[in-house]
This record gives sequence, structure tokens and C-alpha cells, in this order.
Amino acid sequence: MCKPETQNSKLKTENFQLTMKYRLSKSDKIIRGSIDLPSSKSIANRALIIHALSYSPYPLKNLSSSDDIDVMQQVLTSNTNQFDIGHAGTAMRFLTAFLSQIVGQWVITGSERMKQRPIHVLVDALNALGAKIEYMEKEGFPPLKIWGSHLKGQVLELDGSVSSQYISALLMIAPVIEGGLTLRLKNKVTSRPYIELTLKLMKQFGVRSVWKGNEIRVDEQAYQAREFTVEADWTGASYWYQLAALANEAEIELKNLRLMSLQGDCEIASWFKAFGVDSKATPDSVIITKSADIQPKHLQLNFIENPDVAQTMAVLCVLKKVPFHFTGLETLKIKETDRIAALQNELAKFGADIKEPKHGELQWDGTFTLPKDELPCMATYHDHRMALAFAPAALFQPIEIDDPEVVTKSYPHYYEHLKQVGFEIVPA
Ligand SMILES: O=C(O)C1=C[C@@H](OP(=O)(O)O)[C@@H](O)[C@H](O)C1
Ligand SMILES: C=C(OP(=O)(O)O)C(=O)O
Repeated sequence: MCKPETQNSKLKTENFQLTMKYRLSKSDKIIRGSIDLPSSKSIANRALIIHALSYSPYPLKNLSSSDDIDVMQQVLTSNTNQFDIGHAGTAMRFLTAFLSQIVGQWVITGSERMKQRPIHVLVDALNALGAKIEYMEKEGFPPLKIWGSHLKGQVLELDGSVSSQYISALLMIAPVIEGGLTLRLKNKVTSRPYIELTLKLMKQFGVRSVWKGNEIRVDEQAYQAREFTVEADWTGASYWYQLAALANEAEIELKNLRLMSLQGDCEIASWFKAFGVDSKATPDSVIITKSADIQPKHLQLNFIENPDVAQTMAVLCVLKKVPFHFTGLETLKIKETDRIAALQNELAKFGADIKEPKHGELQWDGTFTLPKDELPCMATYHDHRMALAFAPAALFQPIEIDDPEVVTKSYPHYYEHLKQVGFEIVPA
């Protein structure tokens, strides 16, 4: 196992039970291929909840077999009342709300990291609606004991700055609780496109909502069951955009991806134009090509709406030597790992000293001031996006990835796809 670098002491104390690593390399910088991307876990997990709330007899199509989608399906088809959702944040939050409106006693827990990811904003809201939820270990965090019951809607004030998943979780159950629900969002709302995604999907299943200013209103109403196909994952696509930007030549077909997507991360198609990557829609895919050898002199990006692609862009910038100032990263510390510290630690292995000038910001001046590792071994901190975002670095030099199978959380076939376009990947 490779040890996480020691720049940030918060991560030093974690216990990494890493079992294996992969060595990745590539003999040229040319990428051509057709990639069968996994389906969006955000869409799949919403569709599964809505499907259950509408007692739908119709199939949900193109559900990929990633851990976070699997666990949601297992819980929704289980005949026990105790659930372990592992590392899946959306499943934890969506199921807490879902179970609160089903009469019965439920226990929901997750991985050690899940027990450090806050949930009190959602629990307070559900308790105010008539559920009874208790913390079984630490106040404010999973595991939870839930006494589900008939919930009664009201006007709820909710902090929107911690996680949009609490808001999406409440919105999805809103039409089936007595009197519907009004949410008044306080503070700066994070990950807004994911809330919009929730409302758009609810609409596709027949539920109307109104979002005006900081208030979202959903009346009591019935979902309309229907057949539904999940589109490919734009966050998963970001690693292919990153690869195209890093390559000398690239032409990659990303199957089942839609340029006009429900997912907020489709925004990256415009970001990558500055790196010479063009996107073209076909009826059932997006084809990306490296059309020019260009890159920005400096990159300024705000990730408040797209937190999951922060790692993609940070690794890309360091490899392309593009100085950057990233803002809107406040929520990264409570994701699968503290992604701010993890990025600082791992990018230091390439010689880049990434600063955190303020809470929620990362900055790099484009110079390499730290000693470089000859064969950098990337620690992944139980975070799929660390492995997914660092693997493309193998286009520049051989690298190792620790605990590489973390990618199964959202993208189980990632290494097979990399091999398909010519990466050499061997156990190290
Ligand atoms: O609702 C969703 O599907 C998600 C919302 C975002 O979380 P936050 O709202 O906590 O930022 C995102 O990071 C996560 O991967 C998926
Ligand atoms: C933050 C993420 O997931 P979740 O919150 O669902 O665990 C992610 O996939 O980057």
C-alpha cells in the first residue's frame, strides 16, 4: 500500500486497509475508442425512489451495476428492516426520507466515513414532519433509528448550504405526504443543479412543483408510473474529457451520453473548449475530439454547482501546468473523504504545492516547488473520484493507484475502458 502523503495531518490518522494497487502506463498519447459509460447514479437513485413511491410495474432501464445503485436497489427490494448503505451518500439521504414515511421501525447505517457525514439538517426536518428519528451513535450522524409514520406537510426552513441531497430527499417524498410540503431554503444553496434534476425527474413522473426565489412548493399529488431509461453519467464522462485534454490526439465516442442533459455536470462540455476538446452530439452518444493544442493561461472556476468534477479539473490543471483558482469547494470536506486535503496530498506527489487560501478555495500558482515522486503512488482514501481523476495522469508517466477498486462506487468498468484505449494496467 502507498501511504497518503503527510502534508495534511487530518488524513494521516485515518486507518487505510488497502489491499492492492495497480500500475498504469501508456506508450503514446493517442486515445481513440467508443466507451459504454455507466449510467448516472444521481438519476438512477432518484428514479428508483420515485419508482417505489409510484408503485410502478414498469421497468427502469439502463441501471448500471455500480455499488451506489446496487445498494439502493437492494434496500428497496429487501425484506429486513436493517440496512447498511456503505459509502453511498445519496442512498443514505434519500432512504432516510423514504423510510420515514413508511410505517415501521428501520435502522440505517453505512461505512465508517458515512458515520462522519452530517445528516442532522434532514433528520430535524423529518422529525418536524412527524417522523421519529434517533441517532444511534454520534449526535447528528448515521447510524439512525427511524420510526416511520404518516407524515404531515408544513412550511419548513432548511439550511441549503450543507448538502442539496437533504432537499432532494424531502422533495421526492413531498407529494405523498399529507398536505404536500413547502421548503424555504436558507443560506447559499449548494449543488443547485441536483435540486433541479430532482424536480425535473419528478415532473417526468407527473408531479408538479413551483420554485420561486428561495421557496419550493410541492402539493400533495400522485406520481404517475412510467417506463424510464437512465442516461449516461456526465461526471463519469468528465474523466474522458480530461483524457482528451491531456492527449495529443483524441476521438472518443461516449455512448448514451446527451449533450442536452438533465445533469448539471454537462456544463463541462463548455469548460473543455478552452483545452481544445470539442463535443458533438449524435442521436445516442456524444463524440469528443481534441481539435486544437490549446489551454488557458490561468483557470478560474466556481464549483458550487458542480462539486463532483473538482478533482477532474485540479488534476488536469497540474498535469497541463495551468495555474488555477477554484472557489465554491465548501462541501468537499464532507464527501467520501476530505477532498481538499486529499487533493493537496496527492498533487504534492507531482511537485505541486496547492494552497487553500480560504475555506472552500484551492489555488495553485503553476510552479513545481515540492520534490516529485518518480513513480507516484496515488492514495485514494476510499474515494472513487480520487482513483478516477488520477488515472489519466498515466498518459504523462507511469503511476500507481492504491485500492484501485474504489471506482466501483460509480464506475465499475473504468479500468477495462482504459485498457480498451491502450492503457497498460497491471497489479503492482
Ligand atoms: O443529489 C445528488 O445526486 C448528488 C448531489 C451532490 O451532493 P451535495 O448536494 O451534497 O453536494 C453530489 O456531490 C453527489 O455526488 C450527488
Ligand atoms: C459525493 C458523491 O457521492 P455521494 O454523496 O452520493 O456519496 C460523489 O459521487 O462524488
